[in-house]
Amino acid sequence: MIEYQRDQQQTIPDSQVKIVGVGGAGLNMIDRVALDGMQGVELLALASDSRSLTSSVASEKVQLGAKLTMGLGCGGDPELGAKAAKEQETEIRDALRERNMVFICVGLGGGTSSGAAPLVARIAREMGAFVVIFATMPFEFEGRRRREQAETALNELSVIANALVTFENSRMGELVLAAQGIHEAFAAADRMISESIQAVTRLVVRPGIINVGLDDLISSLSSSRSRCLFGSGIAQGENRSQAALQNALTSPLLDKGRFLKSTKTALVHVCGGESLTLYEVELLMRELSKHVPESAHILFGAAVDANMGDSLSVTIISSLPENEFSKAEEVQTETVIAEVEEVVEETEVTVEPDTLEEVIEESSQRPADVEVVSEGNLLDKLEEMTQELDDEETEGEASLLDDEGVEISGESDEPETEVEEIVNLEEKEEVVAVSERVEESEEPEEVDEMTMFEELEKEVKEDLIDGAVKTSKGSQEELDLDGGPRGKFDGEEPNLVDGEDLDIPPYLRNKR
Ligand SMILES: Nc1nc2c(ncn2[C@@H]2O[C@H](COP(=O)(O)OP(=O)(O)OP(=O)(O)O)[C@@H](O)[C@H]2O)c(=O)[nH]1
Repeated sequence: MIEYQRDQQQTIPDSQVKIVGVGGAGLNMIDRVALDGMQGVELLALASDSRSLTSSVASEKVQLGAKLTMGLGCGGDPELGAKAAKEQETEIRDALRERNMVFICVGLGGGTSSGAAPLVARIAREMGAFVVIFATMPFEFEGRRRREQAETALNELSVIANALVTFENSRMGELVLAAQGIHEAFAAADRMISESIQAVTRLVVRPGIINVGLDDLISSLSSSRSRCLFGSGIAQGENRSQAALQNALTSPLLDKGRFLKSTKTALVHVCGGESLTLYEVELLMRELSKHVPESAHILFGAAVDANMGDSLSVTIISSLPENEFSKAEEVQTETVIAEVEEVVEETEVTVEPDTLEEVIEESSQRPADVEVVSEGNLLDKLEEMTQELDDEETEGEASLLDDEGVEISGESDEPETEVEEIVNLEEKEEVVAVSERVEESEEPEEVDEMTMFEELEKEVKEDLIDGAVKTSKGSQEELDLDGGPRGKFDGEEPNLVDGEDLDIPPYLRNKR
C-alpha cells in the first residue's frame, strides 16, 4: 500500500539540522559530506585526538577530554572516551542547542567513538532534537575486542536514538576491489554514508509535492537491532526514472534489490527538476514493486527541486532485523544458484575441446542422433572391423579347405572395394575429424595418442589389404598367345623333335 503524506509541518528547515562527527572515523565521514558539497547544514566535529580535529573541514570543533587525554586520543578505550565526552558536556550542549534534527556519524569500535557517541546522542535527545545515527561496524579483521566494543555501543545507541542506520564496513569493502587499500575501502564507505545523509536530509528537509516526514523515517528504520537497507541513484536522459532506480538497486546495502524482497516497510523518495512528470514517477514505482513484497508498506515522497536540473534521483530506505537479514541472505544465495543453473541450462556451450578426454566427454553429452567421433568409438569400430576381417579370413580359409584342395576362385563379394570404402569414407572421415580436433589442441600427449591412432589405422589398412588379397576370388583374363613370338631367337634353328616344334607352346601344338 502506498501512503501519500501531505502534512507540510513535518518537514524542518535546513538551519535546524546539524551533522555531528564523533571520533576519527566520524570526522572523516563529515569531511566527505562537506566535500560532496552539501549545502545549508552545519557540521560539528567532536574528537579527543587533536590532529584529527586540526585536519577536519568542519566549521565547529570541540576537543573532547582536553585535560584527560591531552589531545592524544583514547587509545581504543571506550571508558576513556565516555569520560572525555563528559569533560566537555557543556560545550556539546551549547553546540546542539535549538537544533531540531541531529545526524551523528560514528565509526563504532574505537575508544572515543564507542564511549562518546552514546552521551552525545543522549544530550541531543534531551535538547529535543530528532536523532539519527549513521554508524559503521568494524571490519572482521579488526578483531573481537573492537567488535564487542562496537556491539555494546550499538546496543546503547539503539535505545537512545530515534533512528539508527548501521553500515557493515566489511560489506562496504565490496565497493572497492580486493587489491585496493584500506584507505580506498574507508573512502568508499564514507561516500556511501555521505550519500545516505544527503538523501535522508533531502527527504525530511526539502519541502515536496508529497512530503516524507520524520515519522515515516522512524517507521522505515524502526526495528532496534536492524541493518539499514539503503540505495540512492541519480540519472539523466530519456529513461532517467528507470536508470535512477537501477542505480539505486546496485547499492551493496540492497544487494541488487534482493534484500528488499523481505522488507515490510520501505521509504521511497523521488526528486527531480521542474521537468519531473507523474508518468516518470509511476514508471519508477511500477518497476520498484517487482523488488518488494506485495504486502510491503511503501511510504512514498516526491519533491521538485530546481537545483536538480535534468536529473532525477530516487532514494530507498528500509531496514531488516538481523535475524531476517540472515534469512534473506540464504534466500539470496539460493536464488543466485537457481539463476546460475538456469543460465547454464540455457547456454549452449561452444567451447572447443582441448583434450581427447574432453572430446569423449563432449560426445557422451550429445544427443543420440548426432554422429560423434571419439577415441573410444573409433577404436571400437576399428576393432570391430579387424574382427570382421579375421572372421572373413577364417571363413575364406575354411572354404579353401572345403574346396578339396582346389585353388580359390569363383564368386566374389569384392571385399577389397568394400573394405576400402569403409576405411576411406567412414573411418577415415572420423579419423580426420578426430585429428582435426587434436590438431587444434597443442597438448603434446594428444599428438602421441594420434600417432598411435595413425599406426593403428595403418595396421588395420594393411591387414585389410592383405586380407583382401588372401580372400580374392576374382577371375583372370585369358592370355592371348596366338600370333605372338614363339620363343624362337633370331638366327637360331627351331628345336624339332619327332616333327614337333618345341618352340611352339604345347597348348597351340595340341590345337593343330
Ligand atoms: N567508514 C570509515 N570507518 C573508519 C574510518 N576510520 C576508522 N574507521 C572505523 O571506525 C572505527 C573507529 O575508528 P576511529 O573513529 O578512528 O576511532 P576513535 O574512537 O576516534 O579512536 P580512539 O579514540 O583513539 O580509540 C575503526 O575501528 C574502523 O572500523 C574511516 O575513515 N571511515
